[in-house]
Amino acid sequence: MTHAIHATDATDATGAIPADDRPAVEAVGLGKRYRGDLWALRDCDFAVPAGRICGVVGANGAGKSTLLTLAARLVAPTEGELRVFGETSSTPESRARVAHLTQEKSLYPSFTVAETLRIGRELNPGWDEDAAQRVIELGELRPHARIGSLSGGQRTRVAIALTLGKRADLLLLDEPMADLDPLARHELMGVLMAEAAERGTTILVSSHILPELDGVIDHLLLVQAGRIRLSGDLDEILDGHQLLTGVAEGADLPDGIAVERRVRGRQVTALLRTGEPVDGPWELTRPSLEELLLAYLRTPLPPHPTAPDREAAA
Ligand SMILES: Nc1ncnc2c1ncn2[C@@H]1O[C@H](COP(=O)(O)OP(=O)(O)OP(=O)(O)O)[C@@H](O)[C@H]1O
Repeated sequence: MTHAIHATDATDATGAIPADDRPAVEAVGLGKRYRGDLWALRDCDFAVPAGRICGVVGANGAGKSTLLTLAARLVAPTEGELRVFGETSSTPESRARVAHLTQEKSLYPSFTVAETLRIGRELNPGWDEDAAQRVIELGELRPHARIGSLSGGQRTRVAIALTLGKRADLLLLDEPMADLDPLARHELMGVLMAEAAERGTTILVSSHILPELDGVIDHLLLVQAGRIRLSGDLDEILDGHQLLTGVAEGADLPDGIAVERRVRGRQVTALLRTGEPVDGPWELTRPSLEELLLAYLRTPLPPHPTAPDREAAA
């Protein structure tokens, strides 16, 4: 039941995509296999337009970190391409346009906060001290505190300050908010949204905290079992679904368009993959982002075939 909604790209009169309108990130037949037979990603096609805040959502092991790592050029695709601002490989110039915040948030424990920012300043020609300092000051971190003495959430804040200070055009944020308290998450989500709005920065942010993405992201990639199950403009995806509720008995549910259906007593709830009117005694509403994602996450795709099975089947 693979279903993908793809973003459309702007083209000029000749059909060519002008350089400035190229997607920030575009996957074409993308696949990544680690050692052995495990395909972490396979057959992925999607485009994220520049300037979007794109939520990368999926269960543990779905392939989200792999996707961000490929975009950061830390690993190479096994098959297909992942274009970043139209480039298929990395150069010093293209690397300067991308900042990657990993789940490990690698920082030197013996350095102080101030020393860590100084390294950021020295390594990045376009360094924005104000942006980095703002994040540090909002968390009331002492400049002379050693990284090793900070809490997990405070270290995350330093890593986010480094990421924003780089003034990159593409931010790849892997679970950036996981160990932050609710106030800090809210504040830092606001900082990221302002960054995207003011500078047109493209942000790919993976998260398991679905309510927090609501109102923040305007583009979605749902990764399931190494495949892209949903991709595109968030409003278009939500408009293309309806949440159905009603009494289970005496009426047939529409066939073939239910992503998921759940019956509790006499009450039925289903997520439908259509924005069109549906006949029957049902109440139909637009799903929230969380309702949409939970329904998809509860109906996982089967694991991706391993390479030998797939080749045998071909
Ligand atoms: N360096 C690696 N070597 C071998 N296998 C790997 C490596 N990194 C990831 N994998 C495997 O690839 C698959 C996808 O992993 P990935 O980390 O991309 O998932 P994820 O969606 O980010 O998961 P999580 O939400 O738990 O962080 C998993 O089965 C994982 O075990």
